[in-house]
Parts: sequence; C-alpha cells; structure tokens
Amino acid sequence: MKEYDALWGQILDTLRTSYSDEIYEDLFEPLSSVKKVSGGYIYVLAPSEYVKDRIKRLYLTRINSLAESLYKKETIKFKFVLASEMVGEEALVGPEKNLDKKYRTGNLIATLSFDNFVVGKSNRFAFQMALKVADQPGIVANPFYIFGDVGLGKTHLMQAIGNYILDNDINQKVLYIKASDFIEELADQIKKEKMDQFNEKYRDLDVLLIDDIQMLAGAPKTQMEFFRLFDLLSQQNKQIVITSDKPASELKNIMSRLSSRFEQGLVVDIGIPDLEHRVEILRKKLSTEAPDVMDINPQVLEFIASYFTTNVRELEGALKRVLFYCVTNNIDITVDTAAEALDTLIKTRKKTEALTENNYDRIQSVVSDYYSISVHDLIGKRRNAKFTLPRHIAMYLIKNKYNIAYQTIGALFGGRDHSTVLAACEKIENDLKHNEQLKLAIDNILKKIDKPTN
Ligand SMILES: Nc1ncnc2c1ncn2[C@@H]1O[C@H](COP(=O)(O)OP(=O)(O)OP(=O)(O)O)[C@@H](O)[C@H]1O
Repeated sequence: MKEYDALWGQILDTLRTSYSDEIYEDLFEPLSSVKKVSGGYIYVLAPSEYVKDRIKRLYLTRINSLAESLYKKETIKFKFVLASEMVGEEALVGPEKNLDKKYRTGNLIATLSFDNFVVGKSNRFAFQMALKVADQPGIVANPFYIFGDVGLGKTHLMQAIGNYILDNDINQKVLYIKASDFIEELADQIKKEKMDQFNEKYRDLDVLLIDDIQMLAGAPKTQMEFFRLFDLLSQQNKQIVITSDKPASELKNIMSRLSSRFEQGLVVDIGIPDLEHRVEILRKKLSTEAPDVMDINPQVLEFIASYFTTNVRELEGALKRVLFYCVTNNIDITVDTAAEALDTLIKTRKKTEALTENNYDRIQSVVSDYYSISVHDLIGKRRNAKFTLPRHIAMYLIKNKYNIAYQTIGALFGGRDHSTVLAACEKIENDLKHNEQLKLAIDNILKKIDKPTN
C-alpha cells in the first residue's frame, strides 16, 4: 500500500504545480490518501459528489496518464469514490452511478436550482426578479444583468433561471456559457472557417446565459460578434441573462455601445450574506449533501460561518473540509474538531487579511508622508486641494493595486460612498493622461510603497 500512497503523493505534487492554487485547494487538497487497491484500481476518497464529479470529468485522464508514466510495474488506474460507496465492496466495483444525470442540455447543472438557493437580505431582490424572468422569459427584463463579488451565487442564480425555463418547457433552446469559453469557441470557429455553424448555434437560441461577461474585456472582435448576437436575440425577445463582477458602467475595455445595452434591461446585485444567512446556507448544504449529520450542533455551523464571511464558495469548502476531516478520522463533529479541521485555512486567511489591511494602511501612510499631511487628514473631511489630491491618489492606488469594491475603499476613507471614490479614481486616471508631474509623483509613491519595510 505504501508504494501506492507514494505514487498518489507524487501525482498530487505534480498537480499542485500544474494548476492554480484555487483549483488545487478546491479539488485536490480535500482528497484523502489511498483507501484501497483492487482489480487494477487505486481507490481514493472524495469528500463530496461535487469533487468526485469534477475530478472524473476534468482531471481523471491526466491523473491516469501521470500514473502510467510514474508507475511502471503494472497498469494501474485511479477511481475516486465517496465514503458512502466504500461501505460495501460491491458498491465499489459495481457499475458506476450515472454522474451525468447531474448535467442537462445547454451546459446546465440540474442541481443549481431556485429550490436550493438560500434567500436573505443580500440576494432577495435578485432572487425575486430572477424568478420572474424565468417565469416569463424575454418579457419581464431583457437583458437581466446580475453583478456581485466572487462566489456569491451569480452563476447559481443564472443556472436556476435556465433550469426553471427548461422544466417548464423542455423544447426551449437554453444555453449557458462562460464568456471566456465564448471567446475561445468563436476564435476556433473563425480559424476553422465554420462561422455558419457558430451563427446557427447561437442565433437559434431562446435563452442565452452568459457568465462573467467582464472576461470579454480586451477582446474587441468577440465583443463585436457578441454585440450582433445580442441585438439579434433581444430584437426577437429572446431572453439574455448576464453575470459580471461589476456593474455595467464600471466594465473596463468593453465597448460602450455594448455595456450601455446591458443597462437597458434590469440590473440586480448580490451582496455579502450576513451571519444568519450564511448559517442557513450551511444548513441547506448539509440537508442535501450530508443529511445524516443534520443534527450537528448549530454552534459548529455558526463557528464556520463566523470565519468564512465573504465568499459562499469558500464557506461551502470549509463545511466540506470539516465533514471530511471528521468522517475520515472517525470523530464527532464539534466546534473543537471543526477548529482543528480548519486550523490551517483560518490561519492563512488571518495572515492574508492582516497583510492586505496593512497594505491599505501602508498606501495611506506613504501618500500622507509624501504630501506631508497626516493620515487623519488624508481620510478626513477637509476639502482643500492640499488634502483632496493626496486623498484621490490614495484611493486610486488602492483601487489599482487591489481592485476592491469602491464601496470598500470608501469605508477606508471615513465612510465615503461608492460614487465619490469612483469619481476620484476616474479623475486621477484622466489627469494621468496629460499631467507629467502627477505621473512622476505616483511613480515615486509606488516606489516607496513597494520598498520593503523592516
Ligand atoms: N444563496 C445561496 N444559496 C445556496 N448556495 C449558494 C448561494 N450563493 C452561493 N451558493 C453556492 O456557492 C457556490 C458559489 O456560487 P456561484 O458559483 O454561483 O458564485 P459566483 O458569484 O458565480 O462566483 P464567480 O464570480 O466566481 O463566478 C456555489 O456552489 C453555489 O451553489
């Protein structure tokens, strides 16, 4: 068994260097060690259907080819299974469940529905409107534009619209696509001179769901093509749903006739869920993914929700980690064991949060130093040019370096609102085009910010 563990360790090391930290942490890190070797297969426990399914669809071929090149003694392949499938030998070696049941036509994932979308203050309006759009596609709001920060449920809501429409009328031609895949597909079809096929596929749709539209930035050809498609579909009242990480007016490098079209319909945002809402999301996840531990102490859920505050994907990941940790170690799920399971994650989060917060502080202190004013005045209310220029520069630098929401930056400057920060950043950006002195000042400030402090 040891040599199979070593092989699996080697494969994990290779995967860690091949994929982004996010993919590694989300999919590979939660996998266990080798559980069993039988019939030419190495069995590894996956913590959830989600991980198992993604590994199988996207990474199994790569894992097996790594196994082939690293292990020469015999042909050996990997299988990823859930703990529940490990109970009976037969369940393991018997025919696999049809995982594709989870997927349906048009790239839709059947499990992303309105039913399991937990509603709270931060997403209530978006949810209510999504339901109306799904009920009367092409009529209520077209396009329907959903924006919000990473991992807050935009894709879930968009997919739920698609699923609902298909549930009502199986003949509807619904397609979900990520904007980055749309760019790739278009480039590919142009290369293969198959634009007819491309047009046929997209212009024939009843419902187009396009995810992460900000990815079209800097792809002018795709934007032109998308613009044509958008006009064609909307003229025929075909429903278009768009998601983005920012409001349409803040999209950069997207042609304005396109972004202004996005605002013609209805724009909704999804915010950060509060504690109660986050606990509810965890409870819902438990009820679908681990119903046998539904009687878990509510304090465990509160504990997890109190640390993972800004991203539902991370929140879910933390819950999965706790479940997996306790199941594999055969221990009760308590606040203490949850803390043990999440120890490294929580420490890393604290470190990055502290680091980033300090960096905002650092920008503020370097800028105030440079202009010989106090940080108090930099973030304060006084409005003469002596204070406003450095203030605007500091806001601009924080936005450019960390790309955090304007609202968040406003909070760092005495609770100023989103539009004040936006105007300040735009002003500096415009001035930089012709003001050499400003450019020089910002270059110097940046050098000071980047200089290591002891
Ligand atoms: N309100 C909610 N209720 C239940 N699950 C949710 C909710 N919000 C988010 N999730 C879950 O959180 C995970 C991340 O959500 P989703 O992928 O929709 O985020 P996103 O906003 O599209 O993120 P990104 O910007 O990275 O594309 C998904 O598993 C989704 O099902």
